[in-house]
Amino acid sequence: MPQPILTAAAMRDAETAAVAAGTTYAALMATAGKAVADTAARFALGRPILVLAGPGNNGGDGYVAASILAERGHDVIVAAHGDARSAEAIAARAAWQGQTIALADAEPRPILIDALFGTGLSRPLDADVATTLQSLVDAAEFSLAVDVPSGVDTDTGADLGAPHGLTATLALGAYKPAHLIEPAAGLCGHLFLADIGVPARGSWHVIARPQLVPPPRDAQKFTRGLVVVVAGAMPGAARLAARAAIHAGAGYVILAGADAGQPEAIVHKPLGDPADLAAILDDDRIGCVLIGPGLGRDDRASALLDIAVASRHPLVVDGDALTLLGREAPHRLAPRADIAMTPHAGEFARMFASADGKLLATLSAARAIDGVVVHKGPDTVVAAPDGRAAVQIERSSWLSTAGSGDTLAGILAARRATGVDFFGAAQQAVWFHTRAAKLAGPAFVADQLSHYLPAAIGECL
Ligand SMILES: NC(=O)C1=CN([C@@H]2O[C@H](COP(=O)(O)OP(=O)(O)OC[C@H]3O[C@@H](n4cnc5c(N)ncnc54)[C@H](O)[C@@H]3O)[C@@H](O)[C@H]2O)[C@@H](O)CC1
Ligand SMILES: [K+]
Repeated sequence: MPQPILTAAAMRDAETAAVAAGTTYAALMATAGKAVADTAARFALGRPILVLAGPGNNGGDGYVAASILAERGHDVIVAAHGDARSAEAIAARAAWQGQTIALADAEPRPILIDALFGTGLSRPLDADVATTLQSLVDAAEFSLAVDVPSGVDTDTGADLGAPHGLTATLALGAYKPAHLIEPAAGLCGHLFLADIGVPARGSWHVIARPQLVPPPRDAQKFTRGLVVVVAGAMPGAARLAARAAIHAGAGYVILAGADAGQPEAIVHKPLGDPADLAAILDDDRIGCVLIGPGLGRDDRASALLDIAVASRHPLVVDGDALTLLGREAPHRLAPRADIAMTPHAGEFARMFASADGKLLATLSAARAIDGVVVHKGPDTVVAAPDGRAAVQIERSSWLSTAGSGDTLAGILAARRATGVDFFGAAQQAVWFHTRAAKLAGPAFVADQLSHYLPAAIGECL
């Protein structure tokens, strides 16, 4: 099972269910605090520890961790902020027998545990708290956030005054959107996940390594998946997409409107009049059509888009086609079923509102087009119209290079053509894309990415 992603409210519900099933909040906090202590101890190597403990249960976890670390012989001071409020946090604070100072009086120590605020943060950090926290993080040699960095919005990933430069974050019980969605994800540092004995389930999860099987014994090129990539004003982008498609497991790739060059296996079909596309698409063997990379934004491009949308095949809409659709996307795509789109942030903003953070905005876009939306970025979100979502956890910042998106669109078309539904195909595509980037090494050119796709696929068989 892929790791679930829970909102703050869903995590509270999961905890409530665990308590109803027989555990107690105090036991959960004891488990969470021990996980924090174990992680901090791994990196402390005997150096003095400062625990910042806030007023809520996040602070409670901090007090529990402080007590465990002190019992194990570590030199620990707690800097408290606000009075403990919940019964468990009050008990955890009362059980702490070491030195407690006010946050404002805290001096830097090499090991810092940030347990000021967790999923209960309800407004931006006060400026003085944010400044103190940042200076303590800056001065520490190792800093660990408990559950989430203090000062991020758990559900949207917005930065509400969190420190920059934390070494690590220990997610408790389950990942939250803030661990995966920018800018909060970038503030977490290394991400660890602690099992605190709370069964977590939901319709959102992180993108996991795909599990594939080789083509069946009786496979032939058309049953493996026939992809048609539509080229336009800048055929290089469509070439990249077609090459990605044929390296990502499609059995047959047609590039309509441009010569692919290499590899020769890609079949070139000329497109004189846009109506030629309708003739090419009149083929029941087609498993997926991709339109958009380098399509252009003129009347011819718009006519090609209309023909692709009117076709009966699964359709990936990317690049210029998204800009052509703009705010009309839900309306123009309304006649379609079986569709996916792959916008980057700019294209997304031209089509949809972006309130409520990337995850919720992408889910609402998926509902609006009744299709799968792959909202690209370092924190790629894949959303389905039925409310399922999957978020990228593996990263490669080298993917920020020209042609990278065209490659992703080609991989997606290939995976859909192999028979996987768009929600699954999109997760596979995002995983293969990042994995190929890692295999390609630093500073690759997008043209090279495709060559690493077979190896990435090989890791999933
Ligand atoms: N609920 C549970 O059973 C468990 C919760 N756990 C921990 O509990 C955390 C959530 O605890 P809470 O819901 O108590 O929330 P927090 O510990 O995040 O803190 C909420 C408290 O801070 C106050 N507050 C919110 N924003 C503030 C701001 N900007 N400035 C000043 N005060 C502010 C709130 O009024 C509230 O009193 C999790 O992140 C996790 O660390 C763990 O102990 C595991 C068990
Ligand atoms: K925290």
